[in-house]
Amino acid sequence: MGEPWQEWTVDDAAGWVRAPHAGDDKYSRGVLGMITGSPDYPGAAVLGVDAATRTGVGMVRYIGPRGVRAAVLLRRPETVTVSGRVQAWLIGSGIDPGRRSFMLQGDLQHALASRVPVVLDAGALDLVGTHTAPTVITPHARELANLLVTREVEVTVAEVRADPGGWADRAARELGVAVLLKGAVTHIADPDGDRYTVTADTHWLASAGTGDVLGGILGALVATHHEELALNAEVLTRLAATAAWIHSEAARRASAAVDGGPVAALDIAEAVPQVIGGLLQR
Ligand SMILES: NC(=O)C1=CN([C@@H]2O[C@H](COP(=O)(O)OP(=O)(O)OC[C@H]3O[C@@H](n4cnc5c(N)ncnc54)[C@H](O)[C@@H]3O)[C@@H](O)[C@H]2O)[C@@H](O)CC1
Ligand SMILES: Nc1ncnc2c1ncn2[C@@H]1O[C@H](COP(=O)(O)OP(=O)(O)O)[C@@H](O)[C@H]1O
Repeated sequence: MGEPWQEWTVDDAAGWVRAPHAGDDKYSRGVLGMITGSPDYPGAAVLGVDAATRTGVGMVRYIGPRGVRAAVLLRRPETVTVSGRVQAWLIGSGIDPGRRSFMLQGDLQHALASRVPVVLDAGALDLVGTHTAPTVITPHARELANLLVTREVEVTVAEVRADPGGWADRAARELGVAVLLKGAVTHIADPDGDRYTVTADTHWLASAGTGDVLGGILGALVATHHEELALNAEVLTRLAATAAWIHSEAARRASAAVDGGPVAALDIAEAVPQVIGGLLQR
């Protein structure tokens, strides 16, 4: 039996954000490599890069098709678009798993061979188990059901929705990775039985692209904690819970700023620095 589900709190999250110190440089703070977006979904790359940058990473290296690179650079000119050393990868948001180009497949192989921690989202979820690096996957209910079916676990989307905690837990054990199952309540589980929930403060979050923003926040947290992760891969679960908490709080603040009105994915990314600032002050 695993631990009972624990709701991740502001105090929990505060322990997992770090400010740079005098001895830091952009490399020591963490470099996040991102293989996201595609000609069909360039926005997913823009949203993820924007969110990662605003979470406070040393550098984002974006690897992707020329047109998507241009869109990313228009929004975030500080992004580096040449290959090089990275300390964590975020892979898959805005990628269609059925339409991976030869070049993309090469980039994926290179990334997964590097053994640094990996966040697998959306169109890269099928790659779970093809590498040995510490991994967290970030599916929604349909993606988790699909993934489990390909691993010969019979389950429907309705069943995952009816028992998200049970299925997040089962998936973590079956797949041997940390699982962040998205929803109004996000469930985070790992194979060792750690289990956390983050209950969203606003349901305006249920809109296109907010998951891509979450991926960017999580990727940045993983990159900035690369040293701790090298010593203890279990930290990944707590970083995932922290990312979900920051995401929920950023959405709450963005909505509060418009009197409880709607928020779009980019509004959430824009609210992230204030959330991080608040956590650092605790
Ligand atoms: N601006 C952009 O470029 C955006 C790109 N996106 C990317 O678009 C790709 C496809 O993502 P989608 O998940 O929308 O599409 P999918 O093709 O995975 O899912 C579409 C189907 O899944 C169902 N579904 C979607 N979310 C579900 C949930 N939470 N629970 C149960 N069923 C659900 C829908 O009813 C629909 O029938 C991903 O790579 C994603 O990263 C999206 O994030 C939207 C924004
Ligand atoms: N009803 C809801 N209330 C609050 N948050 C939700 C709700 N539905 C989804 N979310 C959150 O919104 C985000 C949606 O992500 P995802 O399904 O990947 O969408 P997309 O692919 O469009 O980015 C997740 O963080 C999820 O936890």
